[in-house]
Amino acid sequence: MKANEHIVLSVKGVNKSFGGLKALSEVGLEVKKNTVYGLIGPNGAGKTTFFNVITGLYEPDSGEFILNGVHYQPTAVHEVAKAGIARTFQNIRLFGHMTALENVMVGRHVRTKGGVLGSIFGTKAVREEEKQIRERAQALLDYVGIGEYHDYAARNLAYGLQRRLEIARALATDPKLLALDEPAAGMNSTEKLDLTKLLRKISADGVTILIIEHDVKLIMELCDEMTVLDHGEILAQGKPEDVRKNKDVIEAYLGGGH
Ligand SMILES: Nc1ncnc2c1ncn2[C@@H]1O[C@H](COP(=O)(O)OP(=O)(O)OP(=O)(O)O)[C@@H](O)[C@H]1O
Repeated sequence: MKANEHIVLSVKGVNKSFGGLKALSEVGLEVKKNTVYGLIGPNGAGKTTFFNVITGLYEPDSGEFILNGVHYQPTAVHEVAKAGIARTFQNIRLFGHMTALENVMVGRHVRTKGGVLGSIFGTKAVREEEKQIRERAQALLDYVGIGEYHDYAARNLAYGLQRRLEIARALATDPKLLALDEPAAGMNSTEKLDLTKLLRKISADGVTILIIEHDVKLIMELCDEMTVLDHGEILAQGKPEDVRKNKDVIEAYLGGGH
């Protein structure tokens, strides 16, 4: 195996039921380093449930989870963040009244050492750490292309910029894997194209991406590999050019005419 085919995330045999409803049935996937991996499927297919399971929001009935070769138990959101997965949500979850810069600084605190006493007494070490966090947050805003808006309240940013801010905040935790739940929702085609470029840059720079998206065209163009879910089961898996030709996907999901 080539070095760049190193597996960042390996998930096997995930089952999750809600009462009598089987939301995920034996779902698994492998995401290679420096790639973008897509997860698509019709409404209710189980995409968000899968994200919620791998990021510690929902407890699975079964499943095996390996991040960078190390088993992890997705039992709590902060543990998953520490293990190295950051995520964004379908509905934007920024601190609306805080500035763009402050939103990213909050994301960064998952990696800091200062501690509560340090914050209270404002020790020199803590002040130095705050300065570094601020500089790093600004660098991340610049990286996602919204550096000039650092002092805007998050809620006053245009929608597409808020999506970028969410990504900057997630990157602040130095994740190995960035999990994005419909980051292009509500974007126009120019914004989608810009987002695609940003996501390619992020993955090339070493943060592997797993993305849920409804826009099939965007996923087909952006992703190196993908999984199609339907009714909680894997309908197809592989490279977009192969998935595109898959008979089950064409019939059950994309529609015969496409
Ligand atoms: N907390 C929950 N309690 C009960 N049922 C749930 C819960 N979360 C999800 N479900 C159900 O599990 C199934 C999969 O839902 P999920 O939200 O994962 O689908 P999805 O593919 O993300 O859909 P969408 O594209 O609409 O976001 C659906 O039938 C949904 O109603």
